[in-house]
Amino acid sequence: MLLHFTKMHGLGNDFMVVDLVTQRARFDEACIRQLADRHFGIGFDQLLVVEPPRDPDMDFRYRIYNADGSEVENCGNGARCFARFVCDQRLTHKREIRVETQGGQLTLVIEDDGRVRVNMGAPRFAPADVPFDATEDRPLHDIVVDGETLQVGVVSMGNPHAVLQVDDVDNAPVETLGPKIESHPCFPRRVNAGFMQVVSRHAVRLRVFERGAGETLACGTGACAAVASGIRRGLLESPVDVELPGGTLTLEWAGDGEPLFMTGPAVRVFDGRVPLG
Ligand SMILES: N[C@H](CCC[C@H](N)C(=O)O)C(=O)O
Repeated sequence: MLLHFTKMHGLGNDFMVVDLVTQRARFDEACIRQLADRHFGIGFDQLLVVEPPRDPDMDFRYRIYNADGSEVENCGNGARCFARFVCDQRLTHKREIRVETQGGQLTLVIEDDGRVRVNMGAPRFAPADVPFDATEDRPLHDIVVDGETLQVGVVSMGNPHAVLQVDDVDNAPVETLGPKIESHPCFPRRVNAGFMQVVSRHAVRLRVFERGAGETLACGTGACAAVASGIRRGLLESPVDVELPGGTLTLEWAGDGEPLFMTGPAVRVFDGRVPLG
């Protein structure tokens, strides 16, 4: 069968988006890895699969798979691209869209300027919610990597994040330290590793070595985790501009227990068809 798909990106974090409302297909881990391959496949950081909702109060369900084939709970840049996709495909006429993901429920608003504003829900810090092997919630936790003790902010945006503050993201050891944090034994489901440089109380620079995808040009949930950790540590004040290699997101958070809002672009690159099965 030929599967129709759309290639999209959010600040260079790129996606293959598939509508399984009007199509039928099944993806196993090996198939996703092959499709994700940037030489032998289509190439993407994540696969986004749009399905009818299971909860009647939701408009859609969307499932997220990393390039390594692992299914994950949330994807901030993907949520914006999902909203643009269902609107462009005429799967909905709404401009406020409620969607269920493995990590919870999101509300997305397509703004007049084409950007998408996402209610990402409330960041969570309890180790059990991340999950992270620790007994209590702290602004910073120690983890030991190659004999060196690192202090990281640990945050769940539905998916797990470790945020390491650095002096200069351009010189941060993302390629070498990123994978070691990603697979650190303290994170039983692995973790996304963020490297955050504080520029001012309302601006940070960020690079993210993503769980299951490696370093990406942008990570929406990573930006949320970095800002939540920074505000909690008294380093930042809402709103915060997060400059990622692929561009800038604006985030707003009123503090513990409150939802975090992310606003940014979503871009269609091309439509395609791929033989499957
Ligand atoms: N790699 C992430 C999923 C994609 C998140 C990222 N692309 C975003 O925009 O939030 C994880 O394994 O939790």
